[in-house]
Amino acid sequence: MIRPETEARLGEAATGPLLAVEDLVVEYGLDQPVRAVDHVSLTVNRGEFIGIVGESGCGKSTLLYAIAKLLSEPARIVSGTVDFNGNNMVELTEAELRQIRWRDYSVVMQSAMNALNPVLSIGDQLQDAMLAHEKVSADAIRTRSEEALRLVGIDPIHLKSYPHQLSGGMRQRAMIAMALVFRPDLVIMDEPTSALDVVAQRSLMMRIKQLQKEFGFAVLFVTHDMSLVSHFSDRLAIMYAGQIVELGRTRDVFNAPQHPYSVGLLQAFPSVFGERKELTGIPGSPPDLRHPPSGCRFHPRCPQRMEVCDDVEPEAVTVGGSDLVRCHLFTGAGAGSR
Ligand SMILES: Nc1ncnc2c1ncn2[C@@H]1O[C@H](COP(=O)(O)OP(=O)(O)OP(=O)(O)O)[C@@H](O)[C@H]1O
Repeated sequence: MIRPETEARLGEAATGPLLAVEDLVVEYGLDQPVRAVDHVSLTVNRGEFIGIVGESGCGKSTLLYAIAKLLSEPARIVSGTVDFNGNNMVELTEAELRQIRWRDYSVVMQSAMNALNPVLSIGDQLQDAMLAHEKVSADAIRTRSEEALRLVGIDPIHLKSYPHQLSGGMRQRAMIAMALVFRPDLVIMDEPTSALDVVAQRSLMMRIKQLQKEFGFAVLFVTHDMSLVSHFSDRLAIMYAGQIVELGRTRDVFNAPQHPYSVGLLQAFPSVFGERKELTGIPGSPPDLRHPPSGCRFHPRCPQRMEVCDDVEPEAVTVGGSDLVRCHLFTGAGAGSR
């Protein structure tokens, strides 16, 4: 059942997206910089679940951490805006970010073991998170901490436990409890279930989805698991070499991928919706982002390469049901050049 305050929040959707990333560029280093995020634009609506997939090193995590403003040296945001709830995150100071991080948006990382403090009990960590934002009585802290653990299926007895005393699945759940304690509008998740076995992974994803429906928060979710995104995400962004090459409704992208890279990526996984077919990979490997190829980043590996692809970078265009596709097959620039 959706709570009234959630309904009210969802009702605001008409006023615009919750998160709007515009032309974001992120680089690592100054000499021969690695451009890990290259002119990425993306919107996330309230209550929406967006999956981000792509081969290792294509910039998925960098994009998430840039949005969350958690990048550290040598990474830097070179240009672009990240509008979240009316704030341009790129320009907020650390003190301003501390005000909204955890309360309005939160981040769940791949390994809770790295994110949780090993020398504090789960209860103490929840307490610290709450006290950082609000003056809360000891009783309220206890009640809210117990509720937070129950929400993610952990017995509140574990408020006394230290991270090493919990299983991997429980630690990830504890991380999610912490991420949800203030009922944020956006939860950013970087492969939160990848360290878990398949059964624990499914059960945690089901729980995240239930909580998302109940509280109405939006999710930005990076994963390598196509099966997970196919079941849980509303829209899917496919990244290649620092760029989003295709973005659309998950079902549309799975049923009719437009970009040749999306086609190759989906053919590398067993079909989730369609009939059984032989799996093929994508020949070659992703480019070195210090020296990306000219023109379309994917042209050296593309089975549908045209002359124009070697030199001219494709603009993002809307095709059919997709929100955007970055490929000359659809820009019109390649007409007659094959
Ligand atoms: N600290 C760093 N210094 C220099 N380059 C980096 C650094 N961290 C990441 N990169 C580069 O940035 C690019 C994007 O990395 P990122 O971790 O965002 O990719 P990813 O798609 O999340 O990969 P994975 O799926 O393996 O986690 C890669 O080419 C990587 O080599």
